[in-house]
Amino acid sequence: ELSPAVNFALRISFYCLLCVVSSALTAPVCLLVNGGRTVKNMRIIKTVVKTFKYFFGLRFEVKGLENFKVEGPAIIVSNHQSILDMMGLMEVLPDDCVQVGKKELMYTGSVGLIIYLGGVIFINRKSTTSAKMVMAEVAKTMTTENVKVWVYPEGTRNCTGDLLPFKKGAFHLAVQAQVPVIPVVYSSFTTFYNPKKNLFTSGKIKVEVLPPIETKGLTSDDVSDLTDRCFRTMRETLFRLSGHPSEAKESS
Ligand SMILES: CCCCCCCC/C=C\CCCCCCCC(=O)SCCNC(=O)CCNC(=O)[C@H](O)C(C)(C)COP(=O)(O)OP(=O)(O)OC[C@H]1O[C@@H](n2cnc3c(N)ncnc32)[C@H](O)[C@@H]1OP(=O)(O)O
Ligand SMILES: CCCCCCCCCCCCCC(=O)OC[C@@H](O)COP(=O)(O)O
Repeated sequence: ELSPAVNFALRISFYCLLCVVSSALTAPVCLLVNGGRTVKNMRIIKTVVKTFKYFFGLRFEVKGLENFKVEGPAIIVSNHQSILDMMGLMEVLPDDCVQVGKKELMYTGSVGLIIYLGGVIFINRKSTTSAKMVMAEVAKTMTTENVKVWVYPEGTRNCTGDLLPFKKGAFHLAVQAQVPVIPVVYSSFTTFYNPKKNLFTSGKIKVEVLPPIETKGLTSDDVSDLTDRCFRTMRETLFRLSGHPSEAKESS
């Protein structure tokens, strides 16, 4: 019998190794098929990553996929719990959707390469000014290139079973481009994954894609309200999906 700490370390190491090896194998395929950095590579990446769940006994129960079917671009916002989220992301990711990620991800070897090839937009979280400039650029190109953008508005991983306060970048982006915000909520991982308790077992993750929130006619003055509204809806959904109905009641 392995100690829980060793067992946890082995499972996480295996996950990272799986990511590194699959990225190294998938990168040449992306280059051969699509020739370079493009969101089209995400279709290939998605196909590979969607097999990972079987190695860890994870199951996804997805609802509301029809809410992704909006004409044209949109901002998708979701909660961010762990590096494991990448599997949940690929499980539901619509076509032609790029993600916003921290620039440090570029320096993770083959994983950085695959993320680059997939068209991920890198931001420097330590510099609000440069991050805002990148996001403003994205607001322009998402309309011309007709892509959706996936942002984790908490801005960092958070495995507490609750949401961190939202950063406003995603909502500024939506208002600037006048495109809808589509919230996606993943149930809490705490019952099967907790690094502090060396817990990483099999488990079920409920995913819900919520109805789009329109931003037509909103201005930068409305960004705070839009952020709050989105936060409250997502928090209620998180508690409901994770089976904490009392907390959901408290926050409403
Ligand atoms: C084949 C096998 C492969 C296996 C391997 C795997 C491959 C997988 C492939 C692909 C998967 C890719 C997965 C990627 C995942 C990445 C996850 C991450 O990295 S998450 C971290 C980074 N993401 C974010 O941080 C986003 C969200 N952040 C923001 O949007 C922030 O708002 C940001 C950075 C722009 C600024 O952050 P602030 O910390 O300064 O905080 P604030 O409160 O939001 O802003 C400060 C002030 O600036 C204004 N502001 C913000 N944005 C503005 C804007 N665009 N225009 C005008 N004002 C703006 C705000 O309103 C606020 O002002 P007032 O307090 O309201 O007065
Ligand atoms: C040197 C090789 C290391 C390779 C490790 C591969 C691990 C797989 C990583 C999958 C990409 C998932 C992206 C992700 O979840 O990034 C974390 C950031 O969102 C938030 O950063 P943070 O919580 O603020 O540190």
